[in-house]
Amino acid sequence: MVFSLVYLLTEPQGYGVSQPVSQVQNASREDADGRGVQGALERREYTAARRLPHALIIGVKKGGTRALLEFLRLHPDIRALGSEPHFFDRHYTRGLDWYRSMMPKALEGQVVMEKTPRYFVTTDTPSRVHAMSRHVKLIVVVRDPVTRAISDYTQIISKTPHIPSFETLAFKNHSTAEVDSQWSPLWIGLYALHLQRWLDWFPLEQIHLVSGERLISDPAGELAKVQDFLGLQRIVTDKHFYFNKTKGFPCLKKPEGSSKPHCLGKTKGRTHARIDPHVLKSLREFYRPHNEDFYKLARQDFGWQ
Ligand SMILES: Nc1ncnc2c1ncn2[C@@H]1O[C@H](COP(=O)(O)OS(=O)(=O)O)[C@@H](OP(=O)(O)O)[C@H]1O
Repeated sequence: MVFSLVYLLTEPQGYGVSQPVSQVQNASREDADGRGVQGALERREYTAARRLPHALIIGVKKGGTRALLEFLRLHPDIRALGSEPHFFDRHYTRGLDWYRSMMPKALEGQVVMEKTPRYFVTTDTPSRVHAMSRHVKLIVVVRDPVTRAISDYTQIISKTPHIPSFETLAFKNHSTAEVDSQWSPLWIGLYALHLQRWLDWFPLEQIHLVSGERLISDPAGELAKVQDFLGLQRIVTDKHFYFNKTKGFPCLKKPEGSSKPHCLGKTKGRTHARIDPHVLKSLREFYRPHNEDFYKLARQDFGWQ
């Protein structure tokens, strides 16, 4: 819908581009109503073009990144790529023109986004993202690393059913309960380690951390903070969500381009593998100091026990 309109735009602002579409739409309406906006605005015609992203959801895997992206897509000032392009971690040699060609078309003033959760944990990604733009806004959805690891394992086992048990993979030595922190589902949860690599390139103010737990218990509250961080009007609000008891998660009343309610697919919100309480206790002890380091770096406490 937005692409067919001629917008009345002011001088560039925000992302070094133009006025957000939502504000411009309001301005156009006021103008049509004859309330004198026209004199204050410069008339220009803009066409949609593919642009490099202004914001990235960089992680974490199984944190709730798909839910966040789908919720943000309701915003008229956001244009988001549906799939994960894996540009900075896998396809970097294809170059920025290839990356740009993957993006949805956007008007000036719209925020272009993509999500690839692996970016958060891949060593070369922060410097590569910085080389693309040192102003890019970064979003990380974090979730209790123990629950995240079980979610990760549940996904792995759904694709490769005959792998060893969670317990076997999580410990180097069962009798001493020595944790194998190199095992990917556990290593991804060492958030302080990964965040520090991003902080070597970007200030904390440019990295917004979303609580994966609150994204489920209060999606509108988390979305309000993300919209503020992106410099957008709070358009996605509690009016957009309902709690689906069968799914056990918040779902959208009316997703983009549809009038029917919509929940995320069955790969989101899987029943987790059952893990022995002693194993959970060992893992919580293992993560405690790492979580404390992460809270210090992030300057906020996520309350994981
Ligand atoms: N609204 C809503 N609906 C469904 N699922 C939700 C929602 N909000 C957050 N989540 C949680 O998202 C978890 C999957 O995270 P990701 O989307 O980041 O996974 S992935 O890395 O892209 O595979 C997924 O993890 P599991 O529950 O372990 O499947 C969910 O807990």
